[in-house]
Amino acid sequence: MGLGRRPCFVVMPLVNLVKDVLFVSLCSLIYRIFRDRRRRLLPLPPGLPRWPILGNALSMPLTYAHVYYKRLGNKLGTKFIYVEALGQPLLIVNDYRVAQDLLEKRSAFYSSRPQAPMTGLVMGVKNIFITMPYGNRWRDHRRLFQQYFDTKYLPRDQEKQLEFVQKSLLPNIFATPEESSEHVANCVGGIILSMTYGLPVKTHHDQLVRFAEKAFNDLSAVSAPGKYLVNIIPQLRYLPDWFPGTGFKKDAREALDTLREEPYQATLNTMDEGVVHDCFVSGNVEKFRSAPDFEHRIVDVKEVGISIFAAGFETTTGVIMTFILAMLLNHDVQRQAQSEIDSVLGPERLPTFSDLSDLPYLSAVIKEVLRWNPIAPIGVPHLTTDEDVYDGYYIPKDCIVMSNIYAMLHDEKIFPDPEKFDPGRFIKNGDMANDDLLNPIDVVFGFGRRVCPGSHLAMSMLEITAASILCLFDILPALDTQGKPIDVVPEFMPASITSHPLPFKFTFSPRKGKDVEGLLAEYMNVDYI
Ligand code: HEM
Repeated sequence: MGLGRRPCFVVMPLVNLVKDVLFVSLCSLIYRIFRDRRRRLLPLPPGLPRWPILGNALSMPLTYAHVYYKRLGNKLGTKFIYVEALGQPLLIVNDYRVAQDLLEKRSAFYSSRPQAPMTGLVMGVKNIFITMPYGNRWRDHRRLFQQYFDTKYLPRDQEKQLEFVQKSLLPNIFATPEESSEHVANCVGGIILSMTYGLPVKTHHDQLVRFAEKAFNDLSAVSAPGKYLVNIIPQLRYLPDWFPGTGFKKDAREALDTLREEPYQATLNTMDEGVVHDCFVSGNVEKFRSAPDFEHRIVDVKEVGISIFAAGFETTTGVIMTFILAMLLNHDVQRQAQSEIDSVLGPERLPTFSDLSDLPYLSAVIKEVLRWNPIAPIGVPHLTTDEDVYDGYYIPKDCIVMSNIYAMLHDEKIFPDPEKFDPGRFIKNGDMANDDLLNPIDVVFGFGRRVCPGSHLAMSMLEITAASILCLFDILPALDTQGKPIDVVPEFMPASITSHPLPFKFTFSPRKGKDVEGLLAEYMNVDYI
């Protein structure tokens, strides 16, 4: 009897298992049929007609893409536009609410990054976390950054920022105003390298700042689609370095390797000598010193180290140069900001961070600078890791999503006469804060899980730099050979991820009625910070 029943015990679970498998397979098949039907039935978001294979490749702009897509969105009457280039889908989001809906509320699958062949695959820049695909590696890097630069440590970093502005930027502008763009770069680059590596930075023409600046300028250049054939034919990356015409791989990698290794080693050396200042690298070396996976952790520390310069330098210098340009073109605004600064500080001292909350007009000026020429006008591209449906439209997996920050901040319905520089739009009925208006600070730093983690550092650098410059100097037109002021027409970089002002003529002049030399006396002649 017992023996007779035995096969039943064996067979029944098997039958149940087969039934379960069949049921799951059937469900999955039905799901796929419906999903594929949905895909076929739902339209792609609005866009221009596409050619077979090429898609919209021929009509995609290589310059001022943000302006083109803003106009196209207006023409098509849509807040988001779909284009395709050689099979690669792209979604351009022109509206703040849509960006929030997709990149923030659905951030679980809108948070990866596309990989540019030259920078990502050939040069290994996929290890710079601003360009990394979404995943554990990116998460580790971002955590490392956020733990050291948490907003609760901002006063530590502000101390460094103030030191660089007072000992490097202001005395340099006073001494050689004609080199002011370089002084801005040395100050911002110096702050970032000092926060990261804690090494002494020269107050004037620091070599490491210049090297890093050049390396990352080259990097931006090699990412441009037309610069290297490998960006159009990715297979070229497999050609060995000795193959004629592929020397670019070696040059590009070497600059990056130097930047990853040398300042890191220099910091270790100073730590051994016991003289290192608190910085990202020393803080993390101390933290992981006795960790069993020390070597692995240190690779991440080095890579995050260069990511900080890559992400923070060009953006912050670009906004400061935009501020200078805006002040040059809008003398009344400059005067009003200066008189606010004078009324709070009096003639006898320089601004500090505790003054900033008493300078609401200056705060409106900075918001307008960020709005007028957003430094990353079409954001940093995100990539979808799953398909989606939004507002009745189908959005494919592996679709590049660009947030058109420029279109959001130049929307005529929110910011009338958007090309006009007018800090007054952030002031309501004499009250300095107009909270009803979209705040550019909520837009220019991007969205969702990839939102800029250095925004608090950037804002404090911008505010203290702007207040300090206006406290001591007038920003004036340069004069031509006949002594006439040179007119400046604002122009911005046409084909780059950042929208720097193109070089323009201007000069700084010490303000009348202020003892500028006396105010700077204690900060002059400092060689290193
Ligand atoms: C005014 C100056 C700055 C602007 C306008 C700016 C803007 C941005 C934007 C738009 C993104 C991409 C966000 C997205 O994908 O949606 C970004 C990413 C990033 N920013 Fe900034 N940024 C500035 C300064 C800085 C500074 C000073 C640092 C560091 C000290 C920094 C570190 C980063 C990093 C590490 C990322 C990559 C985040 C990720 O991919 O997870 N940024 N920034």
